[in-house]
Amino acid sequence: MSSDQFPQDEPLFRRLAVIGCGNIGSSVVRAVRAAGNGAAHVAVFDPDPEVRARVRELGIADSVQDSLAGAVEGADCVVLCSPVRTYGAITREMGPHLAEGAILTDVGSVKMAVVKDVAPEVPERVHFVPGHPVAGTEKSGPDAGFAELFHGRYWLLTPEEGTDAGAVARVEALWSRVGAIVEVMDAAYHDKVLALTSHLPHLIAYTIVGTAFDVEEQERQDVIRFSAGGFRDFTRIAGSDPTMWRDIFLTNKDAVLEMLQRFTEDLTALQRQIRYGEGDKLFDFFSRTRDVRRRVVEAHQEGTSPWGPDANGGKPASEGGDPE
Ligand SMILES: NC(=O)c1ccc[n+]([C@@H]2O[C@H](COP(=O)([O-])OP(=O)(O)OC[C@H]3O[C@@H](n4cnc5c(N)ncnc54)[C@H](O)[C@@H]3O)[C@@H](O)[C@H]2O)c1
Ligand SMILES: O=C(O)C(=O)C[C@]1(C(=O)O)C=C[C@@H](O)C=C1
Repeated sequence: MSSDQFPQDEPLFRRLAVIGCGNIGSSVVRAVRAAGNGAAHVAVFDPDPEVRARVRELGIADSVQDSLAGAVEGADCVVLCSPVRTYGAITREMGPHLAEGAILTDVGSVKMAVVKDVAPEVPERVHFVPGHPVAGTEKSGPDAGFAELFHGRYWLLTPEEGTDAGAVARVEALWSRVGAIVEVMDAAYHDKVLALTSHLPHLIAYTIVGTAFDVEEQERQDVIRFSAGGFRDFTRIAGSDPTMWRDIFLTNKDAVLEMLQRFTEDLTALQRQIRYGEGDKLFDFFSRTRDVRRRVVEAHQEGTSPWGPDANGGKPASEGGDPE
């Protein structure tokens, strides 16, 4: 948990550069500016000219730069907010332009692969503090972001051993100023937990919606027409950004495949119970999952997790996580 020991009436950074200004990048920009004491100047770069034009139109940043170098020049903090497989190349390109003592952080949903790609590209004079806000939506682009996205949500940091403690403290302070609950953890552990709580559920949603899409034309139309709550909820998740999720599955491959193996075994067990009419076993299993649901809902109300470290992303009821 973060303890922000920096003066509250001063911005933590002189210039914060946000690289990639879609859903999460624009939420970071909005949240830092709304906080007032995060950064004196928030500069944005996105390689997509339409995104840059839209960010200018929205007026959410202090400046929108037409080049990566222009955005990071003079920045004392840089936040990578693009799809995770772009981070290595971005860091290589901007490396020579980064200031002495600058802090580089990111919002990527996977941490081991990001560390592997980025760390070798980070100049000696720069501190790298990998991070991940466990908050988001299925939407993309600068219009999708909002300043309150991180309120009460976990922001996980996974610095390597030996990372400058002052740099980690500054990143912790920044994200607590936008309302997040900051925790430091091991990158491999992060990837394992998130594989189960975020990546596997997305894969299952993609599969269910994909299966429905592959049925006969008439049935497909009826699936959409009569889509009941369960299916509709899955379509929200399966409507998530294809680039972002392709990158997550390709970069968190080992942890996702491990969790998928466990899931497949559990699914096969359920399949057998249905086939052989083992109602008691089905009932016991569903009772246990119902109990997990109850504990997750309680955890939201109390701000704690049923499993210790927040296993459900701390999603508040108000943000569509839990209808109760
Ligand atoms: N959406 C979520 O729920 C969520 C939550 C937490 C973390 N994340 C992470 O945040 C990152 C961004 O996700 P998003 O939902 O904002 O996606 P998004 O598609 O809304 O935005 C991504 C932006 O990155 C830009 N971009 C692409 N290639 C780039 C490059 N080489 N250099 C700079 N910018 C580039 C795109 O033009 C786009 O504007 C991903 O790494 C994702 O894993 C997403
Ligand atoms: O709520 C959603 O739509 C999300 O998918 C957000 C979600 C998640 O799985 O909880 C997705 C990916 C992130 O890395 C963090 C948060």
